[in-house]
Amino acid sequence: MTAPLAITVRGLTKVFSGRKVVDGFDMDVPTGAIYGFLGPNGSGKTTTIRMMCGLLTPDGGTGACLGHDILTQSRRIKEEVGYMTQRFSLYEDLTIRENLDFIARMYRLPGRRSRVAQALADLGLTDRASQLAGSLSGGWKQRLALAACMIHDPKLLLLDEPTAGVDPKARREFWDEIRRLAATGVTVLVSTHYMDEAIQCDFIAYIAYGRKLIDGRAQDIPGRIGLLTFRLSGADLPEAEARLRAIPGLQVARFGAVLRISGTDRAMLEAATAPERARGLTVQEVPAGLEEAFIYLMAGSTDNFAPAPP
Ligand SMILES: Nc1ncnc2c1ncn2[C@@H]1O[C@H](COP(=O)(O)OP(=O)(O)OP(=O)(O)O)[C@@H](O)[C@H]1O
Repeated sequence: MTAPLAITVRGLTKVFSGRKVVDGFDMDVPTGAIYGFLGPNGSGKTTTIRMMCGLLTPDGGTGACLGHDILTQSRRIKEEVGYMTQRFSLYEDLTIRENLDFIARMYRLPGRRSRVAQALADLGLTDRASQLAGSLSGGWKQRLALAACMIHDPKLLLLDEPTAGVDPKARREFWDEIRRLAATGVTVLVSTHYMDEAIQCDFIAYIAYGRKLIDGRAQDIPGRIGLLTFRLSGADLPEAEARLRAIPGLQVARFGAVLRISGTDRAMLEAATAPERARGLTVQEVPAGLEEAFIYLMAGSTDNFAPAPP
């Protein structure tokens, strides 16, 4: 049985100042999926996500989000969406409890006090509820922001580069929490430039110039791009690395005593590695990894603030 869809959209299009910034976008998002939107600056990720959730009216296209029509029922959708932006958007000069209480009031939540108490307990912040939000560390601020945008039990969570500027431990904990929410059926859309956020996603859509270039299960992406990876090991790796890095169109990554070189042209990879093989290095074809695929995608596109190609 296939999972029910949280979102399904067809042909979404948006024009700003006579320029098509999203062009004929189709997508199905399964309930409980973590869906990552990757792409260069200005490629249309945020605009697409906002249209998919009824937060912005498209100029063309149709769709449903959480069973509501994105064109006519955006108000219903908004009630079921939690939105966490990059910047900490709570009040630094209110306490942790006051911040949560304020948000709960805004949503006119019934049983406000107990909801706030529950959110504090879930966060492990009951003892520090009277501390000013501004005095929390970056990781704790982020947890508080997540608790605030989940206080009305939304079914859909939008995250915009959620772990930018957060240390690795807090980042891991944050993603553990997101996974826990997804397992309860919350659908999560993530817009990001960061590799370590992208690899947390179940599905990936890669967008450039307002068009979806590729989309699917994260583990299928390397194969879908047709990315090939050769692994090199042996003596004189730095010399091999310098030589291979000078070849345009090759992606070279060093992992300790191993070099991994990737590209989509087998003949080119073989020609590039032949001299290293002849020098006695071991050269082996291995499956391309997710990180390699993402680096490849990101490296292949320029900043989309530039005029779109014809
Ligand atoms: N309200 C608006 N009015 C006019 N142009 C806009 C508006 N919102 C976005 N744009 C333009 O649409 C294009 C797509 O923007 P969008 O924010 O969707 O891209 P993005 O991929 O999310 O970028 P980033 O990664 O930088 O957040 C950009 O060229 C942007 O300048």
